[in-house]
Amino acid sequence: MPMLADPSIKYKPYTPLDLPNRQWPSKVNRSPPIWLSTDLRDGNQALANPMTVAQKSIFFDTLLKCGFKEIEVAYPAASDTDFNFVRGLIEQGRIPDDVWIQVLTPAREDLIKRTVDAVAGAKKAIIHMYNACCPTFRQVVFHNSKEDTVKLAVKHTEIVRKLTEECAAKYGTQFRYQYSPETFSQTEPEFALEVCEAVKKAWGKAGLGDERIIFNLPATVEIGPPNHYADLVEHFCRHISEREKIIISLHPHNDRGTSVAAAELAILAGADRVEGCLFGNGERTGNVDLVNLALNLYTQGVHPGVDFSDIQAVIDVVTACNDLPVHPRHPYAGELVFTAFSGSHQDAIKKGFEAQRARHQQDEREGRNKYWDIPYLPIDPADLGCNYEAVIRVNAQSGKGGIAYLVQQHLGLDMPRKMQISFYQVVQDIADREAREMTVEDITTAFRKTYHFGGSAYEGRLVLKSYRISSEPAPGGLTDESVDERRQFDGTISVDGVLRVIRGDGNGPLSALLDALRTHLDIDLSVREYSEHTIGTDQNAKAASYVELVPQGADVKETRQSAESWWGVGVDSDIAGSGLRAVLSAVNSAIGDRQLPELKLSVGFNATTGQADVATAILNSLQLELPRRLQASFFEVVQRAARDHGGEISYDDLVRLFRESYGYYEEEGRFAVKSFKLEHLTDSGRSRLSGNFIINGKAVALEGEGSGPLSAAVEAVNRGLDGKVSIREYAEHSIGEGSDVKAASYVEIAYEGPGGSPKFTTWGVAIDQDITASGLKAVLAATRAVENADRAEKAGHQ
Ligand SMILES: CC(=O)SCCNC(=O)CCNC(=O)[C@H](O)C(C)(C)COP(=O)(O)OP(=O)(O)OC[C@H]1O[C@@H](n2cnc3c(N)ncnc32)[C@H](O)[C@@H]1OP(=O)(O)O
Ligand SMILES: CC(C)C(=O)C(=O)O
Repeated sequence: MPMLADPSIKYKPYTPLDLPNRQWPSKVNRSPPIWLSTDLRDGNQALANPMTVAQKSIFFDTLLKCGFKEIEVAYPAASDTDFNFVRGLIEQGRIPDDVWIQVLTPAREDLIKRTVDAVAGAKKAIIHMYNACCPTFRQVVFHNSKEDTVKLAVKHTEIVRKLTEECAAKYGTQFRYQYSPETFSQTEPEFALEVCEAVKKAWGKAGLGDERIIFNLPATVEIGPPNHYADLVEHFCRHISEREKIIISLHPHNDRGTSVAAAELAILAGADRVEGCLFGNGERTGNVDLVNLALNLYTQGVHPGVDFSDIQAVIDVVTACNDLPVHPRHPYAGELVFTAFSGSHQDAIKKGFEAQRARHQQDEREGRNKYWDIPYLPIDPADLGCNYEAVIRVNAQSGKGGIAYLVQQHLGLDMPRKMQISFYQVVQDIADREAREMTVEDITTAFRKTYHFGGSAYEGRLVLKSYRISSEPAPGGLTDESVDERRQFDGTISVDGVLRVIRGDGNGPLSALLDALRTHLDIDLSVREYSEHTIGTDQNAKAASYVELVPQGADVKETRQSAESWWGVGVDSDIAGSGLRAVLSAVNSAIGDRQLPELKLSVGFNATTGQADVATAILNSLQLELPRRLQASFFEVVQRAARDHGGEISYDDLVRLFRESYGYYEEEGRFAVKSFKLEHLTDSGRSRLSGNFIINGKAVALEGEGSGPLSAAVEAVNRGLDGKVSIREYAEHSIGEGSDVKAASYVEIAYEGPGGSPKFTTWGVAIDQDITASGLKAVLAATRAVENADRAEKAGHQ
């Protein structure tokens, strides 16, 4: 059947009330009403499978936990389940002293009796009686005149009075009486007043405070707009006699979907109390939603007197007991209500959080309230025990702001705007391709993969293993200190799994690295944009750097604007380290799977990059990361050897040459520490070293003093020499990981003969599990050339 072209032939509109000078429209509510939860009665009676006693019990405890002080627990005459549930609460002492339980009964003597019996012995009970008063019910259901309707209410009020007085006398129960002119909002306003006046008179003992009679004015069926309900309530409040002896209660249903508005307006109209259900369960479209009403008040800065700070726990109980879901869009409680999928919402929320953080810091300093003001979020999800995880969710409708927000929340990285745009494209492509929501996991994984960020699983082809940044004055020497220094990058990177020693110069660490990549790997890029921020505070703070690289040739302005670019990110405890990592992150994207120049061992006289290639060969064969000056020194040795062999030297010969040149033998043999003792001399603060060593295959006992173990070893060596050795440079690093870790030490010593013969320097290299032993061994290895020189010098003098 089609909808009617003219529905007025079928449906009658509500009859507006002529209420001159109505007051409620200009009122503002700043205090919570009395709340009554009718979940266990009106909510329960609307369920296909009413709750079991066990479910009602859990629900009851949840209501107590939320802070409800008035709870309609049952329609005891309806079933043994309901009756027994009430008895159980009372007999097991489960009702706190400050809580009123309420029970509903129709205006029938036998059922009233059963109802009063149900609450006998409770501390505090409200007997709630109802009969419908509107014309349709009078005519159709009860076949009653107005007079009969009043009589029915009066007669049964008297019965309630008699039975409750007997019960109070016998069991000490404190009773209150609530009367509902059911279908109030469809009842003639004057007649509703007439029935209630008659009921009040029949009850005969309405007083102040706890003696007040409760007139509950239900919109049993919501038949008009909320302003109409407010008019009816204001009319009732204005005209009922002895207003101070009455609690006016609301009981809105939600047939038109405006029960919350109706309750809010009717509170402005003078009501004191609201009956409803959590999340709006109840007959048909439900009772008014108490959570919604309470949190509406909360967001106006008024504490509602009930607590939903763990709203999920409440949802869990309510959905389990009602066997009904809470709609994902349900105000405050739905799974999606703190979630923005759309780009412009996400952007505004992200900006809102950033601005609020700054505003709150200022408020804190200036002692002001830290007001919540976030676009699209009327309440702080945290106040309901929710986190911000769901605030932004990403699909094909999302924008860069939301994606950047999630990266910021989950990885602590605050991408620069242009990088956000770039990463947005990555996520958008996946979302479009897969036509589904992108989870936080999807996004963070895409981020890690795109930028080779966050651990070995995401490493790119180039990985920074170690580096050193040093500075030296610029050639030509500008005088201004801030500009006259160049930076050198010396580092080890893994290239497709092979370690390479690379080095480069630039006016900063990043350009020095880029220079090294250009020289050694033909990667020719330059920085277009760079930014950084800290992550965390105090000693745990880290630096995050973001870099945009463009092809080196693209340095004319227009070309640079349009050139293809690659973004990278790096995090490190050191700001230079984070920048270098960011460069490599971007470089990894830039090179894709392009072939990189392989390591060539070319050590001829004219090789421009030979020094690093030689160092790379030693690194890959011996795991030794030679200090830069040792690289230079060894390169000279290699060049001499290569010249003697027709300009070429094999890989194996190179390694052999290294061992012989620096006394480096992993196995015990030519240089060894057999035993040593290191004493700290408390008087002088110096160290004394004594021990048995093997130098160049000979057992030697040495003893000496110095500021530390190495200088003590040098002093010990000097005791046997006419000349003098001194340490010029020392470096060390670890090799391996965990319990297999070893120390590698590099010592450069200078020797000066007794007769002022030219000084020469020489290196020693050693490894050991013990860092001190490795340093000592390196000193001994370095002195191997000294003994002969000293002897020759001595002979020359004699
Ligand atoms: C708007 C509301 O939510 S009101 C509360 C509604 N909740 C419930 O009905 C749940 C519990 N109800 C029940 O278990 C049963 O209906 C009972 C036990 C109360 C009564 O059961 P029954 O005696 O079988 O009657 P039934 O369920 O058919 O109820 C209709 C009868 O009650 C009468 N009636 C309806 N409301 C009232 C009332 N408030 N006061 C007195 N009689 C009433 C009807 O006129 C009808 O009477 P009739 O049989 O003489 O025509
Ligand atoms: C008993 C009354 C208050 C009722 O539940 C209603 O009118 O909806």
